[in-house]
Amino acid sequence: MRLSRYFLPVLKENPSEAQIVSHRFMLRAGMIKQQAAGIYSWLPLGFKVLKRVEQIVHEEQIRAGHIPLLMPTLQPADLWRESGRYDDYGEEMLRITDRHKRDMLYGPTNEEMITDIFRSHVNSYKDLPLTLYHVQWKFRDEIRPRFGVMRGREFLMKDGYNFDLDFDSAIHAYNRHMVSYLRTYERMGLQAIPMRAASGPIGGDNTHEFLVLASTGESEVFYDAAITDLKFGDRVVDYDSREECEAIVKEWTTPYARTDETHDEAIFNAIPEERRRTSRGIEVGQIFYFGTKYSEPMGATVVTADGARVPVHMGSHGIGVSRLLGAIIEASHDDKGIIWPEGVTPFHVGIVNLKQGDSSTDLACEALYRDLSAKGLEPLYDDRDERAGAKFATMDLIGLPWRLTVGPRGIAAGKVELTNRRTGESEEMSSGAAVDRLA
Ligand SMILES: Nc1ncnc2c1ncn2[C@@H]1O[C@H](COS(=O)(=O)NC(=O)[C@@H](N)CS)[C@@H](O)[C@H]1O
Repeated sequence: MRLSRYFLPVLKENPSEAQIVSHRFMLRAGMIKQQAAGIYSWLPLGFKVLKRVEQIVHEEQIRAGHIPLLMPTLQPADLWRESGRYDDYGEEMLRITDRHKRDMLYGPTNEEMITDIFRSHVNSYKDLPLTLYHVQWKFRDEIRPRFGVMRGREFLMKDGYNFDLDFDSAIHAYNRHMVSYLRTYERMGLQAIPMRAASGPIGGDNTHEFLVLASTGESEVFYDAAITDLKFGDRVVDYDSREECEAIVKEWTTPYARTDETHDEAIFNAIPEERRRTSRGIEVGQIFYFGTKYSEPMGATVVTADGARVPVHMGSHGIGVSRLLGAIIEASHDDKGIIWPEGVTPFHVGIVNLKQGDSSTDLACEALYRDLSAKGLEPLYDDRDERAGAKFATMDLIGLPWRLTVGPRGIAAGKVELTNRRTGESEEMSSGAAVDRLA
Protein backbone atom coordinates (compact mmCIF):
# COMPACT_ATOMS: atom_id res chain seq x y z
CA MET A 1 0.00 0.00 0.00
CA ARG A 2 1.26 3.53 -0.77
CA LEU A 3 0.67 5.94 2.04
CA SER A 4 -0.11 8.75 -0.43
CA ARG A 5 -3.17 6.72 -1.50
CA TYR A 6 -4.18 5.28 1.88
CA PHE A 7 -6.44 6.74 4.58
CA LEU A 8 -4.41 6.98 7.77
CA PRO A 9 -5.69 9.92 9.87
CA VAL A 10 -2.93 9.95 12.52
CA LEU A 11 -3.26 12.45 15.34
CA LYS A 12 -0.35 14.62 16.50
CA GLU A 13 -1.61 15.15 20.03
CA ASN A 14 -2.67 12.70 22.74
CA PRO A 15 -6.48 12.76 22.88
CA SER A 16 -7.57 13.89 26.34
CA GLU A 17 -10.27 11.22 26.71
CA ALA A 18 -7.72 8.37 26.44
CA GLN A 19 -6.70 7.14 29.89
CA ILE A 20 -4.70 4.04 28.94
CA VAL A 21 -1.94 3.60 26.40
CA SER A 22 -3.84 1.28 24.03
CA HIS A 23 -6.75 3.70 23.76
CA ARG A 24 -4.34 6.60 23.22
CA PHE A 25 -2.34 4.86 20.49
CA MET A 26 -5.38 3.41 18.69
CA LEU A 27 -6.77 6.93 18.36
CA ARG A 28 -3.43 8.55 17.49
CA ALA A 29 -2.55 5.84 14.92
CA GLY A 30 -5.85 6.47 13.12
CA MET A 31 -7.15 2.95 13.86
CA ILE A 32 -10.56 3.85 15.32
CA LYS A 33 -12.91 6.77 15.68
CA GLN A 34 -15.49 6.95 18.46
CA GLN A 35 -19.02 7.45 17.10
CA ALA A 36 -20.79 7.20 20.46
CA ALA A 37 -19.90 5.99 23.96
CA GLY A 38 -18.38 2.52 23.54
CA ILE A 39 -19.17 2.46 19.81
CA TYR A 40 -16.42 2.84 17.19
CA SER A 41 -15.75 3.05 13.52
CA TRP A 42 -12.85 0.81 12.57
CA LEU A 43 -10.72 2.92 10.27
CA PRO A 44 -8.55 1.16 7.65
CA LEU A 45 -5.47 0.46 9.78
CA GLY A 46 -7.49 -0.76 12.77
CA PHE A 47 -9.82 -2.75 10.54
CA LYS A 48 -6.82 -4.50 8.95
CA VAL A 49 -5.48 -5.62 12.32
CA LEU A 50 -8.99 -6.65 13.45
CA LYS A 51 -9.28 -8.92 10.38
CA ARG A 52 -5.86 -10.46 11.05
CA VAL A 53 -6.81 -11.22 14.67
CA GLU A 54 -10.13 -12.67 13.48
CA GLN A 55 -8.32 -14.80 10.89
CA ILE A 56 -6.12 -16.44 13.56
CA VAL A 57 -9.22 -17.10 15.67
CA HIS A 58 -10.94 -18.82 12.72
CA GLU A 59 -7.86 -20.90 11.86
CA GLU A 60 -7.49 -22.26 15.37
CA GLN A 61 -11.21 -22.96 15.85
CA ILE A 62 -11.36 -24.84 12.55
CA ARG A 63 -8.15 -26.72 13.45
CA ALA A 64 -9.94 -27.87 16.63
CA GLY A 65 -12.85 -29.22 14.55
CA HIS A 66 -15.29 -26.41 15.33
CA ILE A 67 -17.65 -25.32 12.53
CA PRO A 68 -18.11 -21.63 11.58
CA LEU A 69 -21.52 -20.11 10.85
CA LEU A 70 -23.01 -16.65 11.29
CA MET A 71 -26.02 -15.67 13.43
CA PRO A 72 -27.66 -12.22 13.24
CA THR A 73 -26.95 -9.37 15.66
CA LEU A 74 -30.68 -8.82 16.23
CA GLN A 75 -32.62 -11.47 18.15
CA PRO A 76 -36.32 -12.04 18.97
CA ALA A 77 -37.07 -11.56 22.68
CA ASP A 78 -39.18 -14.75 22.70
CA LEU A 79 -36.06 -16.93 22.57
CA TRP A 80 -34.78 -15.24 25.74
CA ARG A 81 -38.17 -15.64 27.40
CA GLU A 82 -37.84 -19.41 26.89
CA SER A 83 -34.53 -19.55 28.77
CA GLY A 84 -35.76 -17.10 31.41
CA ARG A 85 -32.88 -14.68 30.75
CA TYR A 86 -34.95 -11.90 29.14
CA ASP A 87 -35.64 -10.34 32.51
CA ASP A 88 -32.49 -11.53 34.29
CA TYR A 89 -30.13 -9.85 31.83
CA GLY A 90 -31.08 -6.38 33.11
CA GLU A 91 -29.93 -2.98 31.90
CA GLU A 92 -27.04 -4.29 29.79
CA MET A 93 -29.50 -5.66 27.21
CA LEU A 94 -30.38 -3.20 24.43
CA ARG A 95 -34.10 -3.83 23.90
CA ILE A 96 -35.75 -2.81 20.65
CA THR A 97 -39.28 -2.94 19.23
CA ASP A 98 -39.80 -3.23 15.48
CA ARG A 99 -42.57 -1.55 13.47
CA HIS A 100 -44.94 -4.40 14.28
CA LYS A 101 -44.22 -3.76 17.96
CA ARG A 102 -42.41 -7.10 18.31
CA ASP A 103 -39.91 -7.21 21.20
CA MET A 104 -36.37 -7.68 19.88
CA LEU A 105 -32.87 -7.15 21.22
CA TYR A 106 -29.32 -6.54 20.03
CA GLY A 107 -27.62 -9.81 21.06
CA PRO A 108 -25.12 -9.66 23.96
CA THR A 109 -24.43 -13.39 23.40
CA ASN A 110 -26.08 -16.27 21.51
CA GLU A 111 -26.71 -19.27 23.76
CA GLU A 112 -30.47 -19.21 23.14
CA MET A 113 -30.19 -18.70 19.40
CA ILE A 114 -27.62 -21.43 18.80
CA THR A 115 -29.72 -23.80 20.92
CA ASP A 116 -32.73 -22.96 18.72
CA ILE A 117 -30.69 -23.80 15.61
CA PHE A 118 -29.57 -27.09 17.20
CA ARG A 119 -33.03 -28.20 18.34
CA SER A 120 -34.49 -27.40 14.89
CA HIS A 121 -32.14 -29.77 13.08
CA VAL A 122 -30.42 -32.30 15.36
CA ASN A 123 -32.27 -35.28 16.80
CA SER A 124 -29.88 -38.20 17.10
CA TYR A 125 -26.85 -38.92 19.30
CA LYS A 126 -25.12 -39.94 16.06
CA ASP A 127 -24.89 -36.26 15.12
CA LEU A 128 -22.77 -35.53 18.24
CA PRO A 129 -20.27 -34.21 19.13
CA LEU A 130 -20.98 -30.86 17.46
CA THR A 131 -19.38 -27.48 18.10
CA LEU A 132 -20.65 -24.46 16.20
CA TYR A 133 -19.17 -20.95 16.44
CA HIS A 134 -19.34 -17.52 14.87
CA VAL A 135 -17.50 -14.20 15.00
CA GLN A 136 -20.17 -11.54 15.34
CA TRP A 137 -20.76 -8.09 16.80
CA LYS A 138 -22.37 -8.01 20.23
CA PHE A 139 -24.00 -5.20 22.20
CA ARG A 140 -23.85 -4.81 25.96
CA ASP A 141 -25.07 -1.48 27.29
CA GLU A 142 -22.18 -1.12 29.76
CA ILE A 143 -23.00 1.50 32.34
CA ARG A 144 -19.50 2.97 31.98
CA PRO A 145 -17.80 2.03 28.73
CA ARG A 146 -14.11 3.03 28.95
CA PHE A 147 -10.55 2.33 27.84
CA GLY A 148 -11.54 2.45 24.18
CA VAL A 149 -12.27 -0.94 22.64
CA MET A 150 -11.25 -2.67 25.88
CA ARG A 151 -14.70 -2.13 27.37
CA GLY A 152 -16.95 -1.15 24.49
CA ARG A 153 -20.71 -1.37 24.12
CA GLU A 154 -20.60 -2.77 20.59
CA PHE A 155 -17.74 -5.27 20.30
CA LEU A 156 -16.62 -8.22 18.20
CA MET A 157 -16.65 -11.62 19.83
CA LYS A 158 -15.97 -15.19 18.77
CA ASP A 159 -18.57 -17.22 20.59
CA GLY A 160 -18.60 -20.98 20.21
CA TYR A 161 -21.06 -23.53 21.56
CA ASN A 162 -20.54 -27.26 22.04
CA PHE A 163 -23.33 -29.87 22.03
CA ASP A 164 -22.43 -33.24 23.58
CA LEU A 165 -24.18 -36.42 24.68
CA ASP A 166 -22.89 -36.45 28.25
CA PHE A 167 -20.72 -34.71 30.85
CA ASP A 168 -17.46 -36.43 29.87
CA SER A 169 -17.86 -35.49 26.19
CA ALA A 170 -18.73 -31.91 27.16
CA ILE A 171 -15.62 -31.70 29.34
CA HIS A 172 -13.55 -32.93 26.39
CA ALA A 173 -15.07 -30.06 24.37
CA TYR A 174 -14.16 -27.69 27.21
CA ASN A 175 -10.58 -28.97 27.18
CA ARG A 176 -10.42 -28.77 23.37
CA HIS A 177 -11.37 -25.10 23.59
CA MET A 178 -8.71 -24.41 26.21
CA VAL A 179 -6.07 -25.99 23.97
CA SER A 180 -7.24 -24.01 20.92
CA TYR A 181 -7.19 -20.76 22.95
CA LEU A 182 -3.63 -21.34 24.21
CA ARG A 183 -2.34 -21.62 20.63
CA THR A 184 -4.58 -18.75 19.42
CA TYR A 185 -3.18 -16.20 21.88
CA GLU A 186 0.41 -17.35 21.45
CA ARG A 187 0.09 -16.83 17.66
CA MET A 188 -0.87 -13.21 18.44
CA GLY A 189 2.32 -12.75 20.44
CA LEU A 190 0.35 -12.78 23.69
CA GLN A 191 0.69 -14.73 26.89
CA ALA A 192 -2.87 -15.31 28.10
CA ILE A 193 -3.02 -17.33 31.30
CA PRO A 194 -6.07 -19.56 31.93
CA MET A 195 -7.40 -18.82 35.40
CA ARG A 196 -10.22 -20.42 37.33
CA ALA A 197 -13.06 -17.92 37.44
CA ALA A 198 -16.58 -17.55 38.72
CA SER A 199 -19.29 -17.64 36.07
CA GLY A 200 -21.40 -14.55 35.38
CA PRO A 201 -24.93 -14.35 33.88
CA ILE A 202 -24.04 -17.21 31.52
CA GLY A 203 -24.27 -19.71 34.37
CA GLY A 204 -22.44 -22.98 34.86
CA ASP A 205 -19.72 -23.68 37.44
CA ASN A 206 -16.87 -24.94 35.26
CA THR A 207 -15.19 -21.89 33.83
CA HIS A 208 -11.77 -20.44 33.09
CA GLU A 209 -10.92 -16.93 31.99
CA PHE A 210 -7.83 -16.17 29.87
CA LEU A 211 -5.93 -13.17 31.15
CA VAL A 212 -3.17 -11.09 29.63
CA LEU A 213 -1.02 -9.61 32.39
CA ALA A 214 -1.17 -5.82 32.22
CA SER A 215 -1.13 -3.12 34.90
CA THR A 216 -4.23 -1.58 33.31
CA GLY A 217 -6.17 -4.86 33.49
CA GLU A 218 -9.56 -4.74 35.21
CA SER A 219 -9.13 -8.09 36.95
CA GLU A 220 -6.94 -8.67 39.99
CA VAL A 221 -5.02 -11.94 39.55
CA PHE A 222 -2.91 -14.25 41.73
CA TYR A 223 -0.60 -16.83 40.15
CA ASP A 224 2.47 -19.04 40.42
CA ALA A 225 5.29 -17.54 38.33
CA ALA A 226 6.01 -21.04 36.98
CA ILE A 227 2.95 -20.69 34.73
CA THR A 228 4.63 -17.90 32.73
CA ASP A 229 7.36 -20.32 31.58
CA LEU A 230 4.87 -22.53 29.72
CA LYS A 231 5.00 -22.37 25.91
CA PHE A 232 2.56 -23.97 23.49
CA GLY A 233 4.87 -23.62 20.47
CA ASP A 234 4.01 -25.53 17.29
CA ARG A 235 3.17 -28.79 18.98
CA VAL A 236 0.81 -31.00 16.98
CA VAL A 237 -2.34 -31.96 18.89
CA ASP A 238 -4.93 -34.62 18.08
CA TYR A 239 -8.01 -32.64 19.14
CA ASP A 240 -10.11 -35.84 19.10
CA SER A 241 -7.87 -37.35 21.78
CA ARG A 242 -9.33 -36.77 25.25
CA GLU A 243 -6.02 -37.79 26.81
CA GLU A 244 -3.95 -35.35 24.75
CA CYS A 245 -6.25 -32.40 25.46
CA GLU A 246 -6.55 -33.35 29.14
CA ALA A 247 -2.75 -33.49 29.46
CA ILE A 248 -2.33 -29.98 28.00
CA VAL A 249 -5.11 -28.61 30.24
CA LYS A 250 -3.40 -30.24 33.23
CA GLU A 251 -0.08 -28.67 32.24
CA TRP A 252 -1.63 -25.19 32.25
CA THR A 253 -3.98 -25.55 35.21
CA THR A 254 -1.63 -27.24 37.70
CA PRO A 255 0.31 -24.07 38.61
CA TYR A 256 -1.92 -21.80 40.72
CA ALA A 257 -3.63 -19.05 38.72
CA ARG A 258 -6.88 -17.43 39.80
CA THR A 259 -8.81 -14.18 39.57
CA ASP A 260 -9.86 -12.41 42.75
CA GLU A 261 -13.29 -14.03 42.38
CA THR A 262 -11.94 -17.52 43.15
CA HIS A 263 -8.65 -16.71 44.89
CA ASP A 264 -7.76 -18.99 47.83
CA GLU A 265 -5.16 -17.46 50.16
CA ALA A 266 -4.37 -20.77 51.86
CA ILE A 267 -3.48 -22.56 48.61
CA PHE A 268 -1.65 -19.46 47.33
CA ASN A 269 0.50 -19.20 50.45
CA ALA A 270 1.57 -22.83 50.04
CA ILE A 271 3.50 -21.73 46.92
CA PRO A 272 7.18 -20.89 47.65
CA GLU A 273 7.26 -17.14 48.29
CA GLU A 274 9.65 -16.30 45.45
CA ARG A 275 7.10 -17.73 42.97
CA ARG A 276 3.99 -15.97 44.26
CA ARG A 277 2.77 -13.16 42.00
CA THR A 278 -0.16 -10.78 42.13
CA SER A 279 -0.93 -8.57 39.18
CA ARG A 280 -3.76 -7.27 37.07
CA GLY A 281 -5.04 -8.91 33.92
CA ILE A 282 -7.11 -8.18 30.84
CA GLU A 283 -9.71 -10.87 30.21
CA VAL A 284 -9.40 -11.82 26.52
CA GLY A 285 -11.50 -14.97 26.60
CA GLN A 286 -13.61 -17.24 28.75
CA ILE A 287 -14.77 -20.85 28.46
CA PHE A 288 -17.76 -22.33 30.26
CA TYR A 289 -19.38 -25.70 30.85
CA PHE A 290 -23.03 -25.31 31.83
CA GLY A 291 -24.59 -28.70 31.15
CA THR A 292 -28.32 -28.62 30.36
CA LYS A 293 -28.96 -25.02 31.51
CA TYR A 294 -30.32 -24.09 28.07
CA SER A 295 -31.05 -27.47 26.46
CA GLU A 296 -33.48 -28.44 29.23
CA PRO A 297 -35.83 -25.38 29.09
CA MET A 298 -35.52 -25.11 25.31
CA GLY A 299 -36.00 -28.78 24.52
CA ALA A 300 -32.67 -29.39 22.76
CA THR A 301 -32.57 -33.19 23.04
CA VAL A 302 -31.27 -36.21 21.16
CA VAL A 303 -32.41 -39.84 21.04
CA THR A 304 -29.70 -42.09 22.49
CA ALA A 305 -28.60 -45.54 21.27
CA ASP A 306 -31.08 -47.20 23.60
CA GLY A 307 -33.97 -44.99 22.48
CA ALA A 308 -34.10 -42.56 25.41
CA ARG A 309 -34.52 -38.82 24.70
CA VAL A 310 -32.02 -36.73 26.69
CA PRO A 311 -31.10 -33.00 26.82
CA VAL A 312 -27.62 -32.35 25.43
CA HIS A 313 -24.71 -31.12 27.54
CA MET A 314 -23.43 -27.71 26.42
CA GLY A 315 -20.79 -25.11 26.99
CA SER A 316 -20.05 -21.70 25.52
CA HIS A 317 -16.63 -20.29 24.78
CA GLY A 318 -15.84 -16.67 23.98
CA ILE A 319 -12.86 -14.69 22.70
CA GLY A 320 -12.91 -10.89 22.79
CA VAL A 321 -11.74 -10.28 19.20
CA SER A 322 -11.94 -6.47 19.25
CA ARG A 323 -10.72 -6.27 22.87
CA LEU A 324 -7.63 -8.22 21.78
CA LEU A 325 -6.31 -5.23 19.79
CA GLY A 326 -6.24 -3.20 22.99
CA ALA A 327 -4.73 -6.07 24.97
CA ILE A 328 -1.97 -6.62 22.38
CA ILE A 329 -1.03 -2.93 22.46
CA GLU A 330 -1.03 -2.88 26.29
CA ALA A 331 1.37 -5.82 26.18
CA SER A 332 3.49 -4.55 23.27
CA HIS A 333 4.33 -0.86 22.92
CA ASP A 334 6.90 1.76 23.90
CA ASP A 335 6.74 5.54 24.34
CA LYS A 336 6.89 6.10 20.56
CA GLY A 337 3.92 3.88 19.75
CA ILE A 338 2.63 0.41 19.07
CA ILE A 339 4.90 -2.59 18.40
CA TRP A 340 2.80 -5.16 16.49
CA PRO A 341 3.74 -8.82 16.84
CA GLU A 342 4.41 -10.24 13.36
CA GLY A 343 1.34 -12.48 13.63
CA VAL A 344 -1.11 -9.57 13.62
CA THR A 345 0.76 -6.60 12.10
CA PRO A 346 -1.27 -4.65 9.47
CA PHE A 347 1.75 -4.42 7.16
CA HIS A 348 4.96 -6.46 7.41
CA VAL A 349 7.39 -3.65 6.69
CA GLY A 350 7.39 0.12 6.19
CA ILE A 351 9.42 1.65 3.34
CA VAL A 352 10.62 5.18 4.06
CA ASN A 353 11.89 7.24 1.12
CA LEU A 354 14.20 9.95 2.52
CA LYS A 355 14.09 12.00 -0.65
CA GLN A 356 10.80 11.61 -2.53
CA GLY A 357 11.27 12.78 -6.10
CA ASP A 358 14.96 11.81 -6.26
CA SER A 359 15.08 9.30 -9.13
CA SER A 360 17.60 6.96 -7.44
CA THR A 361 15.63 6.60 -4.21
CA ASP A 362 12.25 6.48 -5.98
CA LEU A 363 13.46 3.66 -8.23
CA ALA A 364 14.97 1.76 -5.31
CA CYS A 365 11.75 2.09 -3.28
CA GLU A 366 9.60 0.94 -6.20
CA ALA A 367 11.90 -2.07 -6.69
CA LEU A 368 11.71 -2.96 -2.97
CA TYR A 369 7.90 -2.58 -3.06
CA ARG A 370 7.68 -4.88 -6.06
CA ASP A 371 10.10 -7.52 -4.73
CA LEU A 372 8.57 -7.61 -1.22
CA SER A 373 5.06 -7.92 -2.67
CA ALA A 374 6.26 -10.70 -4.97
CA LYS A 375 7.32 -12.60 -1.83
CA GLY A 376 3.80 -12.28 -0.41
CA LEU A 377 4.77 -9.55 2.07
CA GLU A 378 2.65 -6.41 2.39
CA PRO A 379 4.79 -3.25 2.56
CA LEU A 380 3.47 0.19 3.52
CA TYR A 381 5.44 2.63 1.35
CA ASP A 382 5.57 6.15 2.80
CA ASP A 383 5.86 7.95 -0.53
CA ARG A 384 4.56 11.25 0.84
CA ASP A 385 6.47 14.48 0.32
CA GLU A 386 7.27 14.73 4.04
CA ARG A 387 10.42 15.28 6.14
CA ALA A 388 12.24 12.10 7.21
CA GLY A 389 11.51 12.79 10.88
CA ALA A 390 7.77 12.87 10.26
CA LYS A 391 7.98 9.61 8.31
CA PHE A 392 9.97 7.88 11.08
CA ALA A 393 7.52 9.13 13.72
CA THR A 394 4.54 7.75 11.76
CA MET A 395 6.19 4.36 11.32
CA ASP A 396 7.08 4.18 15.03
CA LEU A 397 3.54 5.18 16.01
CA ILE A 398 1.69 2.64 13.84
CA GLY A 399 4.06 -0.07 15.00
CA LEU A 400 5.11 -2.07 11.94
CA PRO A 401 7.74 -4.64 13.04
CA TRP A 402 10.28 -3.65 10.35
CA ARG A 403 11.29 -0.45 8.55
CA LEU A 404 13.38 -0.06 5.39
CA THR A 405 14.99 3.38 5.03
CA VAL A 406 16.11 4.40 1.53
CA GLY A 407 18.28 7.51 1.01
CA PRO A 408 20.44 8.89 -1.84
CA ARG A 409 23.77 8.27 -0.01
CA GLY A 410 22.78 4.72 0.91
CA ILE A 411 21.66 3.94 -2.63
CA ALA A 412 24.89 5.35 -4.03
CA ALA A 413 26.69 2.78 -1.86
CA GLY A 414 24.20 0.07 -2.84
CA LYS A 415 22.73 -0.04 0.65
CA VAL A 416 19.38 0.32 2.40
CA GLU A 417 18.85 0.34 6.17
CA LEU A 418 16.71 -2.32 7.86
CA THR A 419 15.45 -1.39 11.35
CA ASN A 420 13.75 -3.70 13.87
CA ARG A 421 10.93 -1.76 15.59
CA ARG A 422 11.09 -3.77 18.83
CA THR A 423 14.85 -3.60 19.42
CA GLY A 424 15.57 -0.37 17.52
CA GLU A 425 18.59 -2.09 15.94
CA SER A 426 19.47 -1.08 12.37
CA GLU A 427 21.60 -2.83 9.79
CA GLU A 428 22.86 -1.67 6.38
CA MET A 429 22.55 -4.19 3.55
CA SER A 430 21.70 -4.49 -0.13
CA SER A 431 18.04 -4.33 -1.19
CA GLY A 432 18.20 -7.98 -2.20
CA ALA A 433 19.57 -9.01 1.19
CA ALA A 434 16.84 -6.99 2.92
CA VAL A 435 14.09 -8.70 0.91
CA ASP A 436 15.58 -12.12 1.67
CA ARG A 437 15.85 -11.24 5.38
CA LEU A 438 12.17 -10.24 5.55
CA ALA A 439 10.71 -13.01 3.37
N1 LIG B 1 -17.79 -4.82 26.82
C1 LIG B 1 -16.88 -5.58 26.19
N2 LIG B 1 -16.02 -5.00 25.32
C2 LIG B 1 -15.09 -5.74 24.67
N3 LIG B 1 -14.94 -7.08 24.84
C3 LIG B 1 -15.78 -7.69 25.72
C4 LIG B 1 -16.78 -6.99 26.43
N4 LIG B 1 -17.46 -7.88 27.22
C5 LIG B 1 -16.88 -9.09 27.00
N5 LIG B 1 -15.88 -8.98 26.11
C6 LIG B 1 -15.02 -10.05 25.63
O1 LIG B 1 -15.83 -11.17 25.24
C7 LIG B 1 -15.34 -12.35 25.88
C8 LIG B 1 -16.48 -13.34 26.10
O2 LIG B 1 -17.50 -12.68 26.85
S1 LIG B 1 -18.10 -13.50 28.05
O3 LIG B 1 -19.16 -12.70 28.59
O4 LIG B 1 -17.02 -13.80 28.95
N6 LIG B 1 -18.64 -14.88 27.48
C9 LIG B 1 -19.75 -14.98 26.72
O5 LIG B 1 -20.37 -14.03 26.33
C10 LIG B 1 -20.15 -16.38 26.38
N7 LIG B 1 -21.35 -16.33 25.56
C11 LIG B 1 -19.05 -17.07 25.69
S2 LIG B 1 -19.49 -17.64 24.16
C12 LIG B 1 -14.70 -11.84 27.16
O6 LIG B 1 -13.72 -12.76 27.63
C13 LIG B 1 -14.07 -10.52 26.72
O7 LIG B 1 -12.78 -10.75 26.17
